[in-house]
Amino acid sequence: MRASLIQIEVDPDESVESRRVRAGSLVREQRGSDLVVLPELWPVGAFAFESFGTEAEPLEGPTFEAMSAAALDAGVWLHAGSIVERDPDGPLYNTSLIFSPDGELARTYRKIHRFGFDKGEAVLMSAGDELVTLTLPETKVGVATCYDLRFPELFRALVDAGAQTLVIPAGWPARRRAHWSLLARARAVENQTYVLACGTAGTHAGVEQAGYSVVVDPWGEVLAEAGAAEEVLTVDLDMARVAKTREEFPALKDRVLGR
Ligand SMILES: O=C([O-])CC(=O)C(=O)O
Repeated sequence: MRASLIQIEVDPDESVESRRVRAGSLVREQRGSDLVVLPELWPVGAFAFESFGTEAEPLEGPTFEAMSAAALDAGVWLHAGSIVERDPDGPLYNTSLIFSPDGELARTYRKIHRFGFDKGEAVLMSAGDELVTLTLPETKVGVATCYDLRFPELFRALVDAGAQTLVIPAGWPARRRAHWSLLARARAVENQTYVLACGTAGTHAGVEQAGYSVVVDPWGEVLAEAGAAEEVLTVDLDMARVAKTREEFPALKDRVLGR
C-alpha cells in the first residue's frame, strides 16, 4: 500500500481559499498512492483560535467540496485532515473528513481529546465521543487527531476494534516536537501497527509548527520522516508486516488489564 502524507504549510498570509486550492493540487499530484493524508485544521491553523468561529464550516462546506473533488480526480482514499465544523445546532467540532476514491464521504471523526486545558480548542470546541475505524482494501485504519496521541487508551480501543494502521493528522507545535516523535513511535510499538502521523509546517498565531511528519512500522522503525518545511512523504507499506509482527512477538496476547 502506498501512502502519501502532505505536510502542508499553514501561512497566515495565504488565504484559506488559496490554501484549499493548493491542498487540492497537492492531493491530485499523489495519483498512484492508495491513501493520502492531510494534517489537522490546515485550512485555518490549529492555533488560530480567534479564526475558529469565522472560518467554521458546515460539514459539507467548501473544504468538503474541494477535498471530495480532489479524492475523485486523484482516485485515492483521502484522509483530508480536519476542519472547524459548525454543527447545525451551533457547537464547533474539530472534525476529520475521509473520502473514498470516488469522492464520497466515507467517515468523519470528531476529535475526542481537546487541547488547551482552560483555553483555545478546549473551550471553543465540543468533544467527539465516537471511535472511528475504516476498512480499506489493504488495511483497517483507526483514526485520531493531534492531542489524542497522548492518550494510549484511545489507540488500544482502536486496536481492539481491529485497527492495523493508525492515521493521525496533527498541528503539533515545534516546542513539543520531541513528544510528537516519541509518542508516534510508542503508539506503533505498543499496538504493533503502522503509524502515519501528518503534521503542518510554518508558523501561525505565533506558534511554530513542528513538521516532522512520520511513518512508523509495527516494530517501531521510522520508515520516513519529514523535515520542518512543507513536504510530501510517500512510502510503500507492506501490510503483511502487521500480522507478522504480532505473530512473531505476540505481546498483545499477554495483556492482563482492560481486556
Ligand atoms: O495541539 C494539540 O492538539 C496537541 C499539542 O499541542 C500537544 O499535545 O502538545
